[in-house]
Amino acid sequence: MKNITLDYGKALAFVREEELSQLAPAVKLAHQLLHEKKGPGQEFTGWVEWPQTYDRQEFERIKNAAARIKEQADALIVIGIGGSYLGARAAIELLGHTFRNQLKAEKRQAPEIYFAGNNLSPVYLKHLLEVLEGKELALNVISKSGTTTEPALAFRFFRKLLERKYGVEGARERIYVTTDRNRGALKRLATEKGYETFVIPDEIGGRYSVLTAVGMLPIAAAGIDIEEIMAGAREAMELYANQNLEQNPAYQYAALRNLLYAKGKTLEVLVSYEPQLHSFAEWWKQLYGESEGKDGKGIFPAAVEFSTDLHSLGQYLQEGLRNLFETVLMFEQSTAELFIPEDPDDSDGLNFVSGKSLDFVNKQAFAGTLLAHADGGVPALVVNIPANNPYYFGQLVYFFEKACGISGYLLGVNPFNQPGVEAYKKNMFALLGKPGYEQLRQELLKRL
Ligand SMILES: O=P(O)(O)OC[C@H]1O[C@H](O)[C@H](O)[C@@H](O)[C@@H]1O
Repeated sequence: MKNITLDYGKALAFVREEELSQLAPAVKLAHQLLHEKKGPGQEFTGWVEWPQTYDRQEFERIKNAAARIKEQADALIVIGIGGSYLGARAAIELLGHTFRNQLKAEKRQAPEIYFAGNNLSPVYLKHLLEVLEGKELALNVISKSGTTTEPALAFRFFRKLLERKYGVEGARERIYVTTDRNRGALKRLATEKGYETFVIPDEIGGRYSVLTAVGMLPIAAAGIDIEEIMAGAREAMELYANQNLEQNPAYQYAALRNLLYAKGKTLEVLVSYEPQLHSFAEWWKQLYGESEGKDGKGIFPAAVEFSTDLHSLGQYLQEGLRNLFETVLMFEQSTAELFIPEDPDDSDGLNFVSGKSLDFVNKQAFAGTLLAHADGGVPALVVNIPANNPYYFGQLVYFFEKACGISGYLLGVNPFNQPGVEAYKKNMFALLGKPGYEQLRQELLKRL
């Protein structure tokens, strides 16, 4: 079976092979810190072995719950924010139909899926409630802390809706809770109400949790083969446990981005040529942004979709400030084959590509852009993915997680905490009048 590969040929005008080799000892040290659980944040490194150690019984329960959801519901509402929804959304969008919610139910063979609790917009919630009218519903609420405001608020709305629609008993059968084993308001509520619960392990932080019940339940409910995802992740776990930098593309990626960062490339743009990767990029942004952006350091993770954004941000990428590099996600094979029809009149002047597949044209856009951007002073790392399927999704997730842990250690930060996220929350609570925040409220009101 083929594996994911990393091509950094188009970065070699900016970093030399020797510079990469010189990082090998530092990478080895980072590897040891991570694997021996001796580095900063070591209590949150359970994801490293997870593809092998995950709870098989719970996994079966996830599959059963997913089967029940498919029977119960026309639509599944997935409530969560950050690490508690981005991974599931990434998988469902990448591995499913681009327009899955609009497909006929027989074709989809699984419920429509809607995400909630990832913003505070009343418009979003109102519109979602309108779309759900008349549909049979099930709900998966996901929160590790069990106290995050956005999902907790959304859950209050939807719990009431389900209780109105199905009664308290009926709602209980349609509400699935994924949270901490013991702690948090959500856990308490689930116990009190008797909801079926799934566990987010203590030793796995939100942004590294897609391969736990956090991602697996909604992904399975969407009709995606989660065994295959775990098989891909397991393979990746073996592949990327190799300490040897020359043989480990995940470690090369970690090392190269640190080398580029040291040369002033402080912004990394994740590039894709497949709209299905949109939410994957969102997942990746959280993974790297929260893991590395601290202590006044870190690469800013951004994302673009080509060729769409070549007609907007393309200008900046080609000729703007030279503080960026690109990481391109490329599927070797597209899941759809479409050939460009012949037109005898050639009135649109496109016969030079007739008979060619659209995927071929997309790949020429990729090749052309890669060269143009290299000429424009933008280094590129290319992550080649053999195919778009659950197996390689599992591999890709683990590739980026492993690289992120190593990259954070190379940068000299704790890649497993996110202390900075609390600042806005405190202010918001104070402004909302949450008990315990009275003094801060007074201070803030003076400043507004
Ligand atoms: O799963 P939860 O505890 O609700 O957290 C959801 C998200 O919100 C927080 O503010 C963190 O910054 C994220 O790392 C986390 O993934």
